[in-house]
Amino acid sequence: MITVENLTKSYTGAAAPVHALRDVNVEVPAGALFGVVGPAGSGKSTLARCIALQEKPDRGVVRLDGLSTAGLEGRRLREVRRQVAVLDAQPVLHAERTVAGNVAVPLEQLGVEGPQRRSRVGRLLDLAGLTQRAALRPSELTPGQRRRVALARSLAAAPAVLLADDPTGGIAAEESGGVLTVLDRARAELGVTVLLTTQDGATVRRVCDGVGLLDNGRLVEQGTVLELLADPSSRIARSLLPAIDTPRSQSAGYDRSADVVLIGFAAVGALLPEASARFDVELATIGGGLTRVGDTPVARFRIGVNGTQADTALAWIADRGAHVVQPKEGPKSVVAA
Ligand SMILES: Nc1ncnc2c1ncn2[C@@H]1O[C@H](COP(=O)(O)OP(=O)(O)OP(=O)(O)O)[C@@H](O)[C@H]1O
Repeated sequence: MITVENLTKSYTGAAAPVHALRDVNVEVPAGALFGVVGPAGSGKSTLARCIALQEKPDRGVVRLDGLSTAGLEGRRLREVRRQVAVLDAQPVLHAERTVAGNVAVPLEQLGVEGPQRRSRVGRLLDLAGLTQRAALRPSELTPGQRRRVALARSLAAAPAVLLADDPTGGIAAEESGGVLTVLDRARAELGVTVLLTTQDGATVRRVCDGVGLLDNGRLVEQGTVLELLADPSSRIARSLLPAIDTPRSQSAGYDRSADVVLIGFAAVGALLPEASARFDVELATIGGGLTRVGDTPVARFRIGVNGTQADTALAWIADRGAHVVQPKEGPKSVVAA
C-alpha cells in the first residue's frame, strides 16, 4: 500500500519558487493500479519521484505498507528503495544484450545465480509476452516491445511497488494495449501495487482502479474510476467519457433532449429500450458513444425523446442510477430528475 500524506515540494525557479506539489494526499491499496493524470507540469513526475524515494519532499510523508520513509538513511533507505521499482518515461536498454539479458540485469546485481535467475527471467518474459523474443536485441524490437522489456526488467527484483511514469508515452496506440496488459498482469499475478502517471484517457479506462487529477500541484479529484464517471461534476469523468460532438440544433426535433451516462451491462444494454417501451416514447440516440472501463461498458449518449411522457421517462431512467442532464438551453428544455 502507498500512502502519501500532505506532500509538499517546491523547486527553485528562475524568478520565484515552483510549487510542484501542494499538500497532496493519496492512498493506493495493496495490489491496486492507480493513475495520476493532469496537464503537463502539474506535478505527476514529482509525485512519482517522491514516492520512489528519489526526492525528499519539503513537507509530508510517504508510507510504504505503513512504514514511514521520512527519516530513512543509508542501508535502510537502500533496502526500502529496492522494494520500489521505477519505469522511467524513456527507459534505456542495453543495446548489446539480448531481451533476456536485459531482464536479468537487476538479478545479476542482486547476485541471483543459475537456475533461480533463469526461472525468474523466464517467468517475467512470459508475463511480458516476450518469450519468443528472448534472444533478440533491443534494436530488433518495436517500441512497444522495448517498453515491455523495460517493464519486465523493472519487475525482476520482485518489488512491492511499481511507479510507471507515462508507460505508454511515445508508443503507438496499437502497441499501448500490450504495455498495459503487462502492468495489469504485474498487479494481478505478482501482487505489485502500481502507480502510473499518464495524460492518456485510454490508459486510465483500460487498467486503472483508482485515479487522481493533479492540477498545478494540487490533487483536485480522486476516487475509483467508476465512482468518478458517475459524478457529473467530475473533470476526470469529462475527459474519460465519450465526447458528444453533436450540435445542439440536432435536438430541435424532439420534445426533450438529455445527456445520459450509463454504467454497466444492464444499464447500457437495456435501460433506454425499456424506458421507451414502458412510457410509450420515441427515444433516439443523437450523439455520444460507448466505451469500456476495465470490463465494464460505459456509455454517454445525447438522446432525443418524443411523447407525452418524455419527462417521466427521463426521470425513470435517472431513478435507475443513470445520470441524466438536460441541456440548459435549447428547445423546450426542462430539467428532469
Ligand atoms: N528538478 C526540477 N527543478 C526545477 N523545477 C522542476 C524540477 N522538476 C520539476 N520541476 C517543475 O515542477 C513542476 C511539476 O513538474 P512535473 O515534471 O512533476 O510535472 P508533470 O505533471 O510530470 O509534467 P509532464 O506531464 O510534462 O511530465 C513544473 O513546473 C516543472 O517545471
